[in-house]
Amino acid sequence: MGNILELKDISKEYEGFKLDNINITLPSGYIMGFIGENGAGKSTTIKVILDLIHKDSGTVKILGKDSKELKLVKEDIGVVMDESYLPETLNLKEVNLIMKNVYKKWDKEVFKSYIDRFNLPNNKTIKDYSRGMKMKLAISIALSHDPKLLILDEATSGLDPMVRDEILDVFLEFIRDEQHSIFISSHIISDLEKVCDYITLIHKGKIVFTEEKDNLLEKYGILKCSHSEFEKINKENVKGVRKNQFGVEALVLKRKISGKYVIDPANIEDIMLYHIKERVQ
Ligand SMILES: Nc1ncnc2c1ncn2[C@@H]1O[C@H](COP(=O)(O)OP(=O)(O)OP(=O)(O)O)[C@@H](O)[C@H]1O
Repeated sequence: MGNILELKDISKEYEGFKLDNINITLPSGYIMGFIGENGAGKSTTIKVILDLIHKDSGTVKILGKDSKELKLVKEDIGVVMDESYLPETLNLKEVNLIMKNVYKKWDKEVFKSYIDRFNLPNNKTIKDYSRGMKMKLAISIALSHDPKLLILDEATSGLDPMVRDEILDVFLEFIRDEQHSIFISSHIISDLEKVCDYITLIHKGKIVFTEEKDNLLEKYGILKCSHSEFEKINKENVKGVRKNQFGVEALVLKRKISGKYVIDPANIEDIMLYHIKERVQ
């Protein structure tokens, strides 16, 4: 099994912000969630991957090809960004005609099947679509030219839970044959927790962790104890702390904590928040 996406030592500097030595590897057949606070560097990383902005250093490989050869794999990448890039005056028939000329492997039957599945109206132009419909259209287009890798930047934000669930199902079907992969950034961490195999956290332009989701869930827990009990804990096993007048809650490496402590399961959102909080302190 090869890697579909490899980022090695990527750096990119803007005034007041640096994407700092980013290393990410996504094997074929998996979904990676890319998480981090506003301004952490998610979109900048995605733009570097897609060669939409110039990087200062490092290499990006998609299906084994670097940015100089990106043209060779362009057809193999489906992209969905937050903003729609389609002219608003188009209807679905016109979208199909345009995409037929853009992508060699454009499959109008597959496109039609997604349009039907998502109930997108044929008789309206895109400007009369709701936000959810526009996003479903963008995803339908991205999936209708037989891509190997789907890259989504905040593609499900602003959509209701039913629509998001429908889209998550489509993602899971897409990767089922183990030949397809997805790299997705989102602030809706619970969605990512449902479908992702790997989670990468970026904070202030640096990767905090890039790891299998199940490892993260297995490794961390939330310890709840009194201030005096907390004093006895080895702080090497503590990744973030919240203290108040009643006691302490901390993200801990749960297997390393011995003694009679209450340790609740941590979800990916907890793990992200505690990691970032510790770095802010
Ligand atoms: N063209 C640009 N020129 C200067 N600074 C930029 C440019 N594009 C992005 N930045 C800066 O880079 C930083 C990272 O922005 P980026 O859009 O990558 O964050 P993000 O993690 O995608 O955030 P969000 O979750 O809010 O979308 C921010 O400080 C932003 O102001």
